[in-house]
Amino acid sequence: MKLSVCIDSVFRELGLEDSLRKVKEEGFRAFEFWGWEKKDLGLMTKLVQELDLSLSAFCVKQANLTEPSARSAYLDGLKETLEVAKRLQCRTLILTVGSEQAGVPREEQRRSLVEGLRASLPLLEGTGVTLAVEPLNTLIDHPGYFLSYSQEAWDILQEVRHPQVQMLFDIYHQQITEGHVTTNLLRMLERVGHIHAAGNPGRGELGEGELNYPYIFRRLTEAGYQGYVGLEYFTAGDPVESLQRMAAAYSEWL
Ligand SMILES: O=C(O)C(=O)CO
Repeated sequence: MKLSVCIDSVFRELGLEDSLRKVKEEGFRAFEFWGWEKKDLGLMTKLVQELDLSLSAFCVKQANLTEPSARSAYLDGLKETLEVAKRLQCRTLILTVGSEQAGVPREEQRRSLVEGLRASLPLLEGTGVTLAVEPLNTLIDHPGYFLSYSQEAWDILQEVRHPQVQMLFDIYHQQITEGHVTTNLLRMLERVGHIHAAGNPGRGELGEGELNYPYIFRRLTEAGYQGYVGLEYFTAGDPVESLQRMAAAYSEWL
């Protein structure tokens, strides 16, 4: 397993260039970010080459897969995002599925989501890019979001059954939603395409709060997880000092 730094959460006040230079200076080899629409992609491409960094993941254009009428907008956004992924040589796209529709049976929304994922397959095939479908917590950060339990995400992925559609297991979100994070994560590992990490409560740096990350990372390593764990946390302090603490505490996984 390898760490990646989410520049949009860790560096809230720093521009793209400074953020990427700090990621490199503090010893990390990979980074990720959220939306691509407002990023300077030319500058990012140049810096990725100059600094020899890997881009581990970024988000598909926001869409609502729970609504059949929104599907073509989702697929158009996916097409555009795949072009960006090719340009930046990124192999994982984070997919948030949208909100629960009031007054529509949950089963219908779930069907729309499964169909939307199936409709993504012709676009994904041959690209080498994996979609990582992300359950989020609805208790604190994302009230009204459709998908929160990892088991439900797993069941949906089992229906889609394609190696390029996987789960993003966010340890912070899943600790809030369901707990048992190590057990669930290891049980679902064969369908986990990306992982996010933050302290809980508070979504601060790793080591703050109740989650024992050295233990979780050791278990992931023993289980042979080869993918990225994105540091997707917020810090009220100096982000560079915070990253230095992360690099020192988890040097084995830089
Ligand atoms: O929006 C969030 O909270 C996320 O975790 C995105 O990856």
